[in-house]
This record gives sequence, C-alpha cells and structure tokens, in this order.
Amino acid sequence: MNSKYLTNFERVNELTAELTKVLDEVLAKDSQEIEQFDEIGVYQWLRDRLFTASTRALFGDELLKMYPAYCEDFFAFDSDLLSFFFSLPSFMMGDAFRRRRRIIDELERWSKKMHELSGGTPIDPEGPAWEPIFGSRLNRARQLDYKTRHLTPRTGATLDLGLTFGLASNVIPATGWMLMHLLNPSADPSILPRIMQELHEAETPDGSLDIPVLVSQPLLQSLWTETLRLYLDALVTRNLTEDLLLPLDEDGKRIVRLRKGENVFAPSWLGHHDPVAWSSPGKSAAKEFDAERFVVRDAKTGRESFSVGGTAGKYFPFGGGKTVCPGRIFAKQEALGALAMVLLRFDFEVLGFVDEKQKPAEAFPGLARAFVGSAVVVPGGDVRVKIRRKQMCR
Ligand code: HEM
Repeated sequence: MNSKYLTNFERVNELTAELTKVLDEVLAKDSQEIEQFDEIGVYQWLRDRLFTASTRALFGDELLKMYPAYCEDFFAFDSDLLSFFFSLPSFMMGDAFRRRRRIIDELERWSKKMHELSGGTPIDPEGPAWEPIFGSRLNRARQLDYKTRHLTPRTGATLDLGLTFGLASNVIPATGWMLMHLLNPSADPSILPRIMQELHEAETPDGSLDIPVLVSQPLLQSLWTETLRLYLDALVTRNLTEDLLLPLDEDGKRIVRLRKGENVFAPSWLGHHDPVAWSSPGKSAAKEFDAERFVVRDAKTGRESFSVGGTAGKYFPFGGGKTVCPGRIFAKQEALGALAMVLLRFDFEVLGFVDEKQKPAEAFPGLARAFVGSAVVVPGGDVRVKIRRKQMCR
C-alpha cells in the first residue's frame, strides 16, 4: 500500500498539492489577522498551521472539525510517547494515559462517523485524489484494508494515531528548526537571501510553487539534510531472524556475534554527530548547525550543487532496507513546501528568544528534554517574532 500511495511520485505530488492548497487557505486567513498580534512564538505558530494542513490533506476535512484539540493533544502525546515503553503504572503518568485514551476515543468516533457518511465503505482509493470525508487515497486505502483484515474500529483508531505520528512528529519540528535557523540574527547573513533566491526560482507565474524545482535547489536541500542530521534522534531497530557476525573494522579483525532473536539498535545520533565523520575543511564542527554543509561549489564555474557524498553509514535519517521510511519523499516536499509558503508570504522581525517555560532567554533555543530515540527533537523554547504580510502578497 505504501509503494502504491506514498512512495509513488505521482501520488506524493497529489498529497503535496492538497497540503499546499490547505496551507495556502490557512495562511491566507492569517494574512488578514496576523498583524493584530504584537509578538508570537514562530515555532508554535508554524506547528499548529502545518498540523492543520497535513492532517486535512491526509485524513480529510472532518477530523479537525470533530476534534479541534487534536493538535494540542497529539503533541502532548508525542512528548509522552517513550514513557509508555518503560511500563510505568498508570497512576505515575495518569495524564499521559488519559490523553492517549482520549485521542483513540476521538479517532474512533471520527472513523465511525466517516464510515456512516460514506455509506459504510470509503470511496475507492482509485477514484478522486482527495475527497472531504476520508481525504487522501492513502487514508482510504488504509481504511479499506482495516475492513478487509476485520480490525475493530478501535484498532483502526490506534493505527490512525500511528500514521499521525509518521505524518507530524518529525516533519513539523524539522520545518520549525529550519525556519528558526534562517531567522536567527546570529546566523550567516548571506544564507536567508540565497534561500529566498532559490524560493523565487521555484515560483510559477501564477504564484504557486513548482515542487520538483523547489526540492532540487542545492541550498534548500542542504538546509533540510543538515536539519535532520543535527536534530534527528532515531533508533533504527531490527530483531534478528538469524545469527549475525558483524565486522567492527574495515579489515574484519574485530567481529561481534549477534544472536537470533536479539534486538539491534542503530542510533542515528552517534553517526550524525560523529566529530570525525563531519570534520571537513570549510565546514562547521559536527555539533554546530551549518546550512551549507552539503553544498559543493565547483571551483571553475562557481556553480553550486547538493551532495551527501562520503556520508554512507553515518547519515541515515530514514532508516534503510525494506522498512526504509515510506514517507521520506512526501516529508521533504511537505517541509520545503511549507517553508517556502511561509517565507514568500510573510516578513519576520525577530524580537528575542524564550526557553521551554516561555521565559525570556539569551540564546537560540536548544533541545527540549526528551528520551533517546525521540525522532526529531522538538525545540526547547521558541523565537519570538512580529509577523507582517509581504506587500506583494496575493
Ligand atoms: C523528517 C521526516 C521523517 C523522518 C525523519 C522519518 C523517519 C523514519 C524512520 C527512521 C523510520 C524507520 C525506518 C527503518 O526501520 O528502517 C520510519 C518509518 C516509517 N515512516 Fe517515517 N519519517 C519521516 C516522515 C514520515 C512521513 C511524512 C510519513 C507518512 C506520511 C512516514 C511514515 C512512516 C511509516 C508508515 C513507517 C513504517 C515503515 C515500515 O515499518 O514498513 N514517515 N520513518
């Protein structure tokens, strides 16, 4: 199903088209209202808008109408998520258990209502690219699959929560980090104008975005890749189906024997932050954000291109092999599309930083407290901005 509806380019383009359409509506509403706010946290602002656009594109129009608090509940669930793996009793994390139950209750209520509205069976995924009740082809195919497998509506609801996790928990904070770094007053001042230049090159005469051009721009790709390098903390996990001899060095002198049935974890954090792997002349140290880390300049022509050459085995934000993330193509389109729409529509005046408790802070936000393996770590704070719509905006 993923290869048919999530990794197939034509289908991804449909999803992105729906997402950018909804985000355009949401931002158009903001264009009318935003200037009455003196100051807002840019991450919080972006997070809520991107959650609305991506859930509507995937799940249809009704979900957020029936459950307007889904965004708030989801991100609180997202930060509780790994606590559930420690099997703590419910009295020690009562809010987290209650919240998870509420989300699943609401998703179940939504799914039953949507089945009723569609006459018992979701509209054929091979029909329209999107329809308001169940949304995308992918969601309709999943809902039909739940039926074929005789899953209860409650089990379906838990899988829908899982898909929301795939959809929102990485892309949204990653987009937030990109935007915050571009606005950071201490960043290299040449970066934002060059990014704007690349965004303008991807604009079509009618003001929409040419997504294939957008996602091929060298500096934008480098910005996205660097964000996932620095902020993603994924534990890529495998359960061994047979014994494995794993060489630990190039000449195979040191070998570790792993036994069938054991779990093996590949933490992205180690490879992504390895000071040796990421120490190239002219690039910042591994622990620093360098928007241009993956840009290569041709010495003769000065032409820039994007390259992840030499990072094999050190950089694997989407895992690998048979279970490599099926959402990776959509994720990049979603993140760069949203970044482009926001930067092309609004100007941002940075007023300062706040910490995790929203108290004024001296420095650019660091990482929120999180367990190892929390995927893209959310910002432990925000950048306070005044937003104005651009004069040329439609
Ligand atoms: C920056 C964004 C994202 C990152 C960093 C990310 C990362 C990952 C990683 C590390 C895995 C495990 C891969 C493995 O075991 O080899 C995974 C699996 C998965 N992701 Fe993503 N993901 C992102 C966005 C998305 C999006 C947007 C969707 C869906 C719309 C999605 C859906 C999934 C699904 C369904 C799986 C499970 C695949 C399977 O087990 O067969 N992901 N993702």
